[in-house]
Amino acid sequence: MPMLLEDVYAGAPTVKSGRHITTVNEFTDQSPALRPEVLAEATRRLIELGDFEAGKILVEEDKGAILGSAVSLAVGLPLAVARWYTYDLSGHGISVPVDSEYFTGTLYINGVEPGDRVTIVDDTISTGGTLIALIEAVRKAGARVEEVLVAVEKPENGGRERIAECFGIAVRSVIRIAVDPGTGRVNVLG
Ligand SMILES: O=P(O)(O)OC[C@H]1O[C@H](OP(=O)(O)OP(=O)(O)O)[C@H](O)[C@@H]1O
Ligand SMILES: Nc1ncnc2[nH]cnc12
Repeated sequence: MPMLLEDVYAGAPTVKSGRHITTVNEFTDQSPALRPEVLAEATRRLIELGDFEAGKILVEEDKGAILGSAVSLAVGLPLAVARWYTYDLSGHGISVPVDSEYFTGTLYINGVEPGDRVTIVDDTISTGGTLIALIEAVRKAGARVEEVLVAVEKPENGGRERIAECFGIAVRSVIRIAVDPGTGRVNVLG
């Protein structure tokens, strides 16, 4: 079976924004437009990593929500989305600070209730900042994180280690990549 996700990253251009180099690719940026077979493959491979004994999936907008929607449909679990803005409904929503590779700000989660068991899904883990914020938000909501599943991991930025240290959770990832700061090329790691 062809491994489309690896092909997407191996051929992806990169851009420099400030101190960071990021890939611009079909899977996370829809540039070029995301082929359904790429999303289907990423979804299938991510689902193979998970147990899905939780009752709900939580993602962060907007990149994670595309993958999260496909996973939600495939496994038949409801989808909660953390957003970068609040709905300002009194008594609703949990806010947490987030400090990620590219952004610092506040995330707001909705739709996670006390007692929920949650599978967190994201497209990418780099520093782990986004996932740390999501895990903290789930706990703040009185719910429990059962598993954390990501499609793409940038191991050099230590996200997995931070999450293991802070929460004792082992992140599961489909593929691992490194962006070479010299050439700007993406290496898909073995
Ligand atoms: O491990 P981290 O350092 O937190 O990086 C990973 C996060 O970065 C990307 O989101 P981005 O910041 O591009 O935001 P978006 O999904 O809201 O577009 C990606 O979707 C992850 O959520
Ligand atoms: N799409 C992406 N490519 C490379 N690094 C990232 N870090 C967060 N998102 C990323």
